[in-house]
Amino acid sequence: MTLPLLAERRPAAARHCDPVWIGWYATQALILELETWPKPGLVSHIDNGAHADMDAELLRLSARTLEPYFIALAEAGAMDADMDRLRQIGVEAEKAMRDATGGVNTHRGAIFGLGLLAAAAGLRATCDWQAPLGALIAVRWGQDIITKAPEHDSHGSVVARRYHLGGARAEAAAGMPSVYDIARPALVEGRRLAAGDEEAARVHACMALIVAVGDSNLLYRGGLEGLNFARDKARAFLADGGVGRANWRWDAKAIHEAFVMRHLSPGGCADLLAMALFTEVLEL
Ligand SMILES: CC(C)(COP(=O)(O)OP(=O)(O)OC[C@H]1O[C@@H](n2cnc3c(N)ncnc32)[C@H](O)[C@@H]1O)[C@@H](O)C(=O)NCCC(=O)NCCS
Ligand SMILES: Nc1ncnc2c1ncn2[C@@H]1O[C@H](COP(=O)(O)OP(=O)(O)OP(=O)(O)O)[C@@H](O)[C@H]1O
Repeated sequence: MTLPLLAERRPAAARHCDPVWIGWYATQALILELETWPKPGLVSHIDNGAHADMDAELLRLSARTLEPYFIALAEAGAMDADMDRLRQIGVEAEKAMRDATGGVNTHRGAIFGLGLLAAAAGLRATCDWQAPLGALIAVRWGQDIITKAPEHDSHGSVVARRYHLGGARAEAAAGMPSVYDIARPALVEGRRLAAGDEEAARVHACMALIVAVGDSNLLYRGGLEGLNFARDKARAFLADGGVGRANWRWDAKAIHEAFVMRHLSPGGCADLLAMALFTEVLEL
């Protein structure tokens, strides 16, 4: 299933206001991200990348488990819920994910980012909001995302303190700039370069995100050296023509293998790719 086909089958803008459809499409965006290869270090339908504890089957199970929570977040958004309520649903979704996967962190970052976008899509249906969903997140919940963040010692908060990075929260509070300024233009560029090949466009966008994002997963696993290695590889891929070259898939595969060798995985970039795919359709 490809994105343009889905967009063509969408009969009316009314769907974009329906929490059930919003939640369903959030899960579809996760599946599309999964079915993209080669994404450096990440899990796909082809292999497990740099992850010993996950595979495509587990990520599909996780994505399906999350669908009712994305629906609940869209419904909460439609009722103009505050950040405390969204966080409560998000925490329940994280618990359901861990119960379904035997404790594996398959989609924690994705629950947060896609969950906020689903809530914004629900809210947009009740007000006359014409601007991007990311901007609605920033306006409605941005301040509380930063000021009411719970204290904890997650991998993300450890590296955020060490490297002075904002991670997923700063990205969301700023209106998801990596989705709108990096991934969306790169998807368009990838389609142009690869003559409409959707998977190639997703790989192109993933590489562009790796260059631009301070991904806390890369930092946690590889430190600054790992982050810089990842950025240099992705930057070189794009500078060489990205998915516009006939042999792009071999080069992307070599980069994927280099990440796996170093145990590097840009999980935040995978989340942002799924968010970009979600907003492309929801903002049509
Ligand atoms: C904010 C979250 C992601 C906690 O995160 P943490 O402190 O670990 O932060 P961090 O940003 O580093 O990483 C978490 C995950 O986000 C992704 N990520 C990493 N870096 C980035 C980045 N620069 N930009 C976006 N996403 C990123 C990765 O998948 C990573 O595993 C979230 O789990 C949380 O607070 N959950 C509580 C529920 C909630 O508030 N939900 C909101 C409504 S759904
Ligand atoms: N296709 C994918 N492959 C791997 N990670 C993904 C993928 N899609 C999204 N992610 C994100 O990556 C994060 C998982 O990364 P990772 O396993 O490195 O985190 P961790 O559990 O904190 O660390 P570790 O596995 O090193 O203990 C999830 O929060 C998830 O949202």
